[in-house]
Parts: sequence; C-alpha cells; structure tokens
Amino acid sequence: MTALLSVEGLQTHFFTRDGVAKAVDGVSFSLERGQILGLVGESGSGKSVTGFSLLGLVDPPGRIVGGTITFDGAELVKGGEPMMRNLRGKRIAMIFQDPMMTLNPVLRIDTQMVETVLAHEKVSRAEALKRCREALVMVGIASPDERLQSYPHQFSGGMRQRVAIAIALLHKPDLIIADEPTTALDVTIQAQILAEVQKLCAETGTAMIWITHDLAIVSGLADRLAVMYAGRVVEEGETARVIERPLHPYTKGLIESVPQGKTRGARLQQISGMTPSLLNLPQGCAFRPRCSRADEACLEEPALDEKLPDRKVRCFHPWTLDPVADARSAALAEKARSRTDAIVTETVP
Ligand SMILES: Nc1ncnc2c1ncn2[C@@H]1O[C@H](COP(=O)(O)OP(=O)(O)OP(=O)(O)O)[C@@H](O)[C@H]1O
Repeated sequence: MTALLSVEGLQTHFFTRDGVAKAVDGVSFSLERGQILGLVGESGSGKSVTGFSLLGLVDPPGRIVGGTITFDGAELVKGGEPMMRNLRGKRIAMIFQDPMMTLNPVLRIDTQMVETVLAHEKVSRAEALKRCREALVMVGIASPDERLQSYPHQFSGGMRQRVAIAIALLHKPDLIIADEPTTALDVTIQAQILAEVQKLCAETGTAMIWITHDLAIVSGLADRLAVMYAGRVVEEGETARVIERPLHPYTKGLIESVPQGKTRGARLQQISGMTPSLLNLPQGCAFRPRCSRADEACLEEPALDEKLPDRKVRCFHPWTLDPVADARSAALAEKARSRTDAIVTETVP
C-alpha cells in the first residue's frame, strides 16, 4: 500500500543568535490511511516542531532546511507555502493542547463551526450546520443542538477539547496532527477522548499523528510509534512490537519509567542524565552520555537502519539479543494488543 504520508530525512533548524538549534534533524517515518502514529519523546526532542513542519507552520528563526514530506503523492517541501496553505485545515488538520488555540472565546460554537465549513466549501448554511451537528456527535457529544448554541466558556476543559476535535473533523481531513491534546485533562476524560479518536480513525479512515511525552497514552492508542530524541527519530515500528521488545536503549528507558499496575509502589527506573542542549550536542550519538551500552563506536553518528523487519533503529548497540521483555514492557504491550477491545462507547450528554 502506498503511504498517505512519507517523511524522509526532514530537517527543521532554528537560526538563533546563540547558534543553530537543529530541532528536527533527519526525521523519517511513514503513515497509511486510518493509521495512528504516536510521536513520543521527552520535552524538547522536536515533536511539536515536526508537527508544525508538516503543516508549514514553522516561523522564523526556524525553517525547513532539508528532507521531503510526501503527502498523498505531492511533495510538500518543494511545493512550499502555496501547497501547504491549500492542505491546511482541510486535508491536514491540527489539534493543540489548548483548545482555545482553535476556539474563539467571544463567538458561539455554531457561528465558529459554520464559518469554518463555509470558508472552504460552497454549501448552504443549513448544510453546514448539519455537518457541524454530525461532527459533534462523532466526538461523543450527544446533545449537539444545545452545545452549538453555547460559548466556549460554558464548557468544561474536556468538552472544549471535544469541540476542537470536532472542528478538526469538519472537512473530513485525511490526516490530523494532535499535539498533546489530552495532557491537561483528567484521566477518565482523557480515556474517553482517546477511545473516541481511535474509533473515529477506524471508521473514517483519517490518519493521525499523536504527539506526546507520555508513552502510556500512545501504547493504548497508536498503531505505530516513532520515538524521538534530540531532533531525531531513534526507533520506529509497530507499537506492540516496539514496547514488547524495545531495541534502542532510550526507548527501553522510556518504557521502564512508565508506572504499571503490577509494579505500582516499586521504584521506577529513570533515565539518568539530562537531555542535551540542541546548541551543544555530544559528538556522535546524542544519547551516548546517558547510555549504559555506549562505547567508542558511538562517537560516530548511527544511521536509522532496519534492524528487524519493519523496525528501524538508530543505534550501534541495540537490545536485539534481549529475549525477555520486562514486566513493564509486557504489560504495556498487552495494552497495545488489546486496545481495540478497550474502546469506550459511552457518549457525553
Ligand atoms: N521559536 C523557536 N526559536 C528557537 N528555537 C526553537 C523554537 N521553537 C523550538 N525551538 C527549538 O526546538 C526544540 C524542540 O522543540 P519542540 O517544541 O518541538 O519540542 P517537543 O519535543 O515538542 O517538547 P515539548 O513537549 O516540551 O513541547 C526546542 O527545545 C528548541 O531548542
């Protein structure tokens, strides 16, 4: 199958007074229709800049300096702003951590949703309103007419985020880029929204990139994972397989720092050391100073290679020979495998 989105060697750099911050430096992954990709990594690893690059929303002092973004056969880096403007909001939509980045506080929901439809499509106001109602129902809002007549401040945080997701869905996009959209919500609401998003992607064929620092969230949501460290993808593959048998020491460290039921109360493993400054990266592998497996070979920069079928890893010493996944890996992998069973069908009144 041809990928809906294929990102190859993407580089987005920020030209600051203090030097060049290579926020995204050789990021590659691909995504098929209806698939969910979890883009994970610690703060500052370049996840959001990757998302903004795909939408052509990187402002100076940043710019894309290399690589290709192929979306449904069109190469967006070469196509530049005119091509990206055409796709933005319509075929590629974005959901932010703060729903108020999408919502206008002084307009009723029906006004802003209807205007969004009419801005891109020649349909009647009645048809636009019907579409808005349908989009709200899709995100689990059971009384759309009532909600449409409300202002954003009359909603809870979870409800506002649902509305922002509904707005992203209005043009039936092929791809949604979601940047930590549930981080500020409580766990129950988060779980409901994740389940609805999963159902939506399966039903509509919309693909999604879910950006998060929280591996536990994407382990139950994403089909595929791309793990980022210091501007690079260090591991990419099918979620259950990556979690069951992480190959990159950084991925393994992330998994070991996720609290799990069985190990609750036990001391969590933290990845020692700090993420490096992008202005002063260590020589060779950027993870080297924090890595227990590093040696002099790691003074060279490893490439992102296919070390197992359908599994790319950027490491000279991956954990290929580690046969037994630890308890945390096994539990998370189980969650990833059973994720479709866990879909919450409950709707919100
Ligand atoms: N406007 C900017 N000017 C200069 N550097 C920037 C700018 N925006 C981002 N960067 C650089 O890019 C790096 C990666 O930022 P990004 O927001 O993508 O990280 P992230 O992985 O999404 O982390 P977080 O979860 O904290 O948002 C930053 O640490 C910073 O060095």
